[in-house]
Amino acid sequence: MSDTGNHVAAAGDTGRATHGEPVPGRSSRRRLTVVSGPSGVGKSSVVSELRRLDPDIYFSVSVTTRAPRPGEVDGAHYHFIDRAMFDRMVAAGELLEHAEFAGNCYGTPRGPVERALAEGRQAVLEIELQGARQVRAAMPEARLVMLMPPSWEELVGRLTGRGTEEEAAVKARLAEAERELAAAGEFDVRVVNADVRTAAGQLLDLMNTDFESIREHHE
Ligand SMILES: Nc1ncnc2c1ncn2[C@@H]1O[C@H](COP(=O)(O)OP(=O)(O)OP(=O)(O)O)[C@@H](O)[C@H]1O
Ligand SMILES: Nc1nc2c(ncn2[C@@H]2O[C@H](COP(=O)(O)O)[C@@H](O)[C@H]2O)c(=O)[nH]1
Repeated sequence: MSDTGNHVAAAGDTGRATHGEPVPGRSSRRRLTVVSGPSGVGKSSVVSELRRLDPDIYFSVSVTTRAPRPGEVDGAHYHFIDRAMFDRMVAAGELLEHAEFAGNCYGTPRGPVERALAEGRQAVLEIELQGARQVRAAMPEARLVMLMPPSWEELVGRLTGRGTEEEAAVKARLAEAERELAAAGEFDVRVVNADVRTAAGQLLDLMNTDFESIREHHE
């Protein structure tokens, strides 16, 4: 797997682990945003618009055991790896979080995210619910955003309309979607994706807001 991260420029709140890697401190972890939400809600679409709006943000590239879809590029959309490699990365502590979702494994490579945060950049993870919960436990300062569909019918329409999964996989993803939507209250903020550009703009505004004040406001 290639390393997609940039190299280290130590920040004031950065500690150092035993292997010389930077460890993000509390204030840099506030620059970490998790974008979650049910499969098909439009996370990739919104995140890609966010990338256009602010090219300085670091967008994590996950590892996955899922087969590439037509048009997906290794190292850009995902690092496509086999199960043995995935298990090795988990065992070596190389993943910030990881989960099995609808029959495939996914995880966030730790190093590139930690380096981006240490460099003072905002970082975004586009991940499912179990991973979001792991990030919350490991980095409580991170902001957790759930992207919501305008309605259940619209979600089903988007997922089936995308045409990337067989019927059984769509069913499995919709079963996960019910669980994910039931957990919406665990997130700091919920953003409805009725329109990609509007949702991306709202996400960017949230990322540029002092999040502690939002959290207090919502508690
Ligand atoms: N606001 C929107 N209005 C209409 N269609 C949308 C909107 N946002 C995304 N879509 C469409 O919905 C489908 C699913 O979007 P996308 O692949 O971005 O979802 P996702 O949440 O990243 O899915 P997954 O978690 O399965 O990877 C795509 O065909 C996309 O073009
Ligand atoms: N916990 C994690 N979830 C991830 C990661 N990368 C992607 N995902 C989520 O998995 C599902 C399915 O993705 P798909 O590309 O197969 O449609 C979706 O919710 C993604 O956001 C990750 O590193 N960790």
